[in-house]
Amino acid sequence: QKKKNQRAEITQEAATATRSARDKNLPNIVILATGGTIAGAGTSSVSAGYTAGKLPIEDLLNAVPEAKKVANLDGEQVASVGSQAMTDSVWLKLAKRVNQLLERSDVDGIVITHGTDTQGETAFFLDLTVKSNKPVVLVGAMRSATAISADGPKNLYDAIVVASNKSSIGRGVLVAMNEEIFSGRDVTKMNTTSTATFQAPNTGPLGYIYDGKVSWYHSVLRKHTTQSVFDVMHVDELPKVDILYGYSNPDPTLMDCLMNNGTKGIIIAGVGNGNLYPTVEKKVKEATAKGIVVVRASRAVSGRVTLNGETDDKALGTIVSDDLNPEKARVLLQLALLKTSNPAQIQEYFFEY
Ligand SMILES: NC(=O)C[C@H](N)C(=O)O
Repeated sequence: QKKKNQRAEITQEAATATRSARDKNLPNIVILATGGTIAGAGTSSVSAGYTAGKLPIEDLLNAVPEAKKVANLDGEQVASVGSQAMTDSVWLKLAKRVNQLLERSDVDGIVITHGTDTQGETAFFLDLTVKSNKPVVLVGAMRSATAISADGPKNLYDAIVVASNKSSIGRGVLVAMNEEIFSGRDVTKMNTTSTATFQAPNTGPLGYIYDGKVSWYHSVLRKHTTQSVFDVMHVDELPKVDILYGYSNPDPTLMDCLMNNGTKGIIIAGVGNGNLYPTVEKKVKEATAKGIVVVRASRAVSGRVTLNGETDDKALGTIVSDDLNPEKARVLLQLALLKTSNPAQIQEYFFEY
């Protein structure tokens, strides 16, 4: 029955899809649209106010007629949300659809239009769950489609260039924006409003897009896509993992709230090298004793969280996120918990992925 439903969903998507004329010399790229500011519309081209996820995929593609010279384009609307409203269920739907499409010999790559607020998390989720070497490129915009100097059309064109380029094969899931290409693992939103919002604080961009050409400078060494053990093709729900922010003089009872509400894993966005306030530390020990997996990450925007620095992980039963920020660590822990709740095994994942 589940399989049947999945198939029905896909036929429905195909019915709403757009399709450009075929040129057999061009690669075939499918655009999956999820909403975001790139599909945002406002009442004025000069005021800041707009609603994300308003315009359908057809409108986004119509704004870049040049893209049809780069690739044969098909479009599907997977969701229409601001990415602040992104859900596990859209992540799962995306991962399944991407995997189904990339299995086909007539699909060469995928571009996903997505809001920027949580794009880094979706990109990492797909980096760990897509089972193909073919390029998957996420893209967004910081100015709505109706704004003066909207950045969406240029970003979308560039993302299609990256997805169409054979040199993008095998690099994991990518984010292309503002003429830069990032690994989905490392990219994060660093500025609330700037068009140069995406950065990878620990690694920098992998490459650049300029004048319709792609140039690479770095490659990704951590496991992803075809080397990943995480498979969500038959998963309908992800384990509940929450993040607790660290600051001076926090209220430790926030930990009780998480422990009493079915949370299977907790990411602590600790201070410095993932350090914990003493009363929170006590609660963390209680949580790990109950079998909740607790990962120490950091609210600092760059660097690694290391085992047994100032914090005694052995005594607390905690593990560390390595150089993943709290929201990326949450993605990996959700996937890890599908396989095991053994902290030692999960720690290995955090050193591998
Ligand atoms: N620039 C953006 O896309 C922000 C928007 N709130 C979103 O994430 O959907």
